Amino acid sequence: MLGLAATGPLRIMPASPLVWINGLHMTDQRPIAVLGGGSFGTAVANLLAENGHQVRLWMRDPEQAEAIRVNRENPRYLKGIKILPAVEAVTDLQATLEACDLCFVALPSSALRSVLVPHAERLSGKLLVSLTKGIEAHTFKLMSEILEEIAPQARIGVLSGPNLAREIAEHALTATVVASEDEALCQQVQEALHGRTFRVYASADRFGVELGGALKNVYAIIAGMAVALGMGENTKSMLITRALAEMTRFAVNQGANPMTFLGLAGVGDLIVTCSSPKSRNYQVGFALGQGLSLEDAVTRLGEVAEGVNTLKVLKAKAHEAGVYMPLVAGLHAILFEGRTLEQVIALLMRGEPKTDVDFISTSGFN
Ligand SMILES: NC(=O)c1ccc[n+]([C@@H]2O[C@H](COP(=O)([O-])OP(=O)(O)OC[C@H]3O[C@@H](n4cnc5c(N)ncnc54)[C@H](O)[C@@H]3O)[C@@H](O)[C@H]2O)c1
Ligand SMILES: O=P(O)(O)OC[C@H](O)CO
Repeated sequence: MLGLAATGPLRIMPASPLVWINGLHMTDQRPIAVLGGGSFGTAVANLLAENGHQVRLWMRDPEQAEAIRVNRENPRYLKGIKILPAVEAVTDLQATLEACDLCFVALPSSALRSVLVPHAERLSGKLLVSLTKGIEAHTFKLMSEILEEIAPQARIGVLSGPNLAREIAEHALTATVVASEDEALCQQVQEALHGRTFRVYASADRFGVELGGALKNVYAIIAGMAVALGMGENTKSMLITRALAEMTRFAVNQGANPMTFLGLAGVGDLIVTCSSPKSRNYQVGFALGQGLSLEDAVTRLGEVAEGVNTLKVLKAKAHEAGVYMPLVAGLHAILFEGRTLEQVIALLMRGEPKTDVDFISTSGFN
């Protein structure tokens, strides 16, 4: 058990066997859990281990866990990256939750609720930080809202930003945002993850940070398509900028702070995901642009591309809320309404002229 010494803000000193929690001086360090053994969960587990933490990387597949234990590599999701000894691949979720207070959740959005509901009681009092960038179908809930619903007694945060898993694992200099109304949680996550190649900024706007991470995936599909079709630099720039306008307009309608979209979790993540062939959403778009069906594009990828599901729910929500989202409507028309790309492009370009930056009304026009 942990020993106590003083009082003060919640704190973990990285790379040390000593822990300060609420200023209480602990004599032992509890491991940190990462739930989800895909590329992002694995990359984050390694970052924590580099900072001196013991990590339980929970995954559902015993063969995958055994492969990590034996080869110290996650060949399906992060081939070629050495997994540090402090990362223990485990398959017992109950034991993992019992052992850890701080839990990063890196499950696909389609699985998060079903994986965690059976363990709801065990989540009480934990610090739960969602790394998942998706929206639940039917409820339109963000992942941290689902966590809050499942575990009302837990402390909740999200981590989001321009964070390609492979680049993080290869130590490309990277920044991210931890967002929560709980300042002490933000501080603890910063201290756990902040390192030589990884900077963690804090934000109190959980909703805006999380929404940005989910929405940008849709536009990355469009950007990948544009590249496969050989479109020029003007086109790519127009797409990214109008995507930012569109997602911000939606966010404002939903009550988010538009300023958050100017930060790492907004425009930062939009830029990386819309410009990098390493993004899975971009890859799906690229395959579509090459003429593959959606089903074939997703199968060829073999990994999570959250943008496909987000597109479906976002189109419906934008319609319901009366928010003008022509790029979302256009992609939806191509993927689910049998429109051709040419038809949609013609419609988008011939649409009535608009004012720039309309979502914050600074154009000077009424
Ligand atoms: N990969 C990245 O660069 C990156 C960066 C930031 C955020 N994210 C987000 O992290 C989340 C996870 O993405 P990823 O890239 O790690 O995915 P991935 O495709 O690399 O791996 C998905 C993982 O989820 C597991 N999984 C699927 N269904 C499951 C279930 N029902 N129960 C338990 N495990 C299940 C798979 O076995 C696999 O280990 C996504 O929401 C993604 O948007 C990913
Ligand atoms: O590979 P993607 O498209 O899921 O994007 C990964 C991250 O969200 C980029 O920040």
